[in-house]
Amino acid sequence: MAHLAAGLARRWCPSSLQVVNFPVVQLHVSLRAMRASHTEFENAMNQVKLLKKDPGNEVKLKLYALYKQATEGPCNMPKPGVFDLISKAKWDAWNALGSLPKETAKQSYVDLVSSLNSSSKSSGQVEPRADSKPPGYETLVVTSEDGITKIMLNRPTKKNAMNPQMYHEIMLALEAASKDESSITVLTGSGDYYSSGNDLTNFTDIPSGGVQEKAKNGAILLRDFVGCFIDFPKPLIAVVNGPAVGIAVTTLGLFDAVYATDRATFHTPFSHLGQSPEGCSSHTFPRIMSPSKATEMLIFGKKLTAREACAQGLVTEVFPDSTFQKEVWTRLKAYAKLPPNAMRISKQVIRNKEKEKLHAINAEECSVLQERWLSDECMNAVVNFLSRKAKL
Ligand SMILES: CCCC/C=C/CC(=O)SCCNC(=O)CCNC(=O)[C@H](O)C(C)(C)COP(=O)(O)OP(=O)(O)OC[C@H]1O[C@@H](n2cnc3c(N)ncnc32)[C@H](O)[C@@H]1OP(=O)(O)O
Repeated sequence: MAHLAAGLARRWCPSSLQVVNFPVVQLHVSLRAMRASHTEFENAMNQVKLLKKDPGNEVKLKLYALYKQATEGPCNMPKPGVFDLISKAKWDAWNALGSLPKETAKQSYVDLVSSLNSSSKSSGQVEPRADSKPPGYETLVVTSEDGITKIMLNRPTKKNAMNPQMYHEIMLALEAASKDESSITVLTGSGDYYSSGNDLTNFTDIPSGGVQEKAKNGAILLRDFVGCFIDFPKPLIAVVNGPAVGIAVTTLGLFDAVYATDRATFHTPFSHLGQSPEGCSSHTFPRIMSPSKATEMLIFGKKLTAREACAQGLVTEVFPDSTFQKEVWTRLKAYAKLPPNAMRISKQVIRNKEKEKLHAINAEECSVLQERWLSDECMNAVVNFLSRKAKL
């Protein structure tokens, strides 16, 4: 392993940032948006070179892989021979990122470097041990045991509202889960909520490009995020431990099973918020529950109880809250013992025929939402929410 470390030390950090010639773009604002993330990425590259101590092989491989994914996209190198350990380790790390979008890889690279920097600052300049585990997620708790990878949303004080970091981390966690040893993947929440959906403070930090750039970046993020659920290859189960709002509800239509406590409720107040359906719900909800039931949820914002959501087909089964966790995890552990390839291939047979259509629907929903986010109806709704406590 020592020569692997030496080899990585020599070659893990790309010697220079490849000059990426952005195509001439018509929209000035989108060029600035790309430069903004490009600048952050460049800064992160420089920060890595300034790290006082080697962050450890696993972190270096992660940085290498994210750098390659961000600059070149999915792994395009031929697989090295088994005896070329260094190249093979790097190839494996890059290849493990699969089809992770360049923008997501770029953001994840920036987040990882900033966490390396903050961990060295917050620990009073105590550098991470050479063999320390790579930094985990900040908004999730991800565990893997009994053949199940569990991704738990972990912002309970904010009802597990999804901020940009959580969106990125969920995408990273799903990408990792799609390639790990587990046979099924579970998404659930910590605390009393599954998730209250999009973090409405996301609308407050306006970049230099203004609200148009904000809306454009949000649409890109949403499209990548929902795309990860469309493409996820293993059985994906939602364990809805409490109320769910907005995108936390609509993406349930892309899961393979949804188990809910009888405390859970399902609310998509899109019209109230001046917004419109996402998560492919404009297609999946009419198909799952009938057009009129979908209208009641997506247009009129009717909140469903768990039993109503089950009756309408959005939830697979409802359990008494007192026995929910025990019953659901007993069942999931039994499912996880089934032959993983058969489960994965069966999911493909069931889901593949709709994939392209779902990606097209996702793109259309994101394009409509990008405009909705610029509307007075949306701005007013967000301001009302954020100022509601001031009125109390
Ligand atoms: C880029 C991708 C965009 C994808 C777009 C998706 C569309 C959607 O997801 S639309 C749905 C957006 N979500 C909401 O509208 C829910 C807003 N939250 C609420 O209505 C309430 O918080 C609640 C009904 C979920 C809970 O009410 P409760 O009185 O029990 O608790 P609170 O005191 O309100 O909440 C505790 C704490 O958490 C903060 N918080 C909760 N949800 C959100 C949220 N979605 N965004 C931001 N902050 C949220 C709340 O402000 C409180 O914070 P403080 O303790 O600091 O006041």
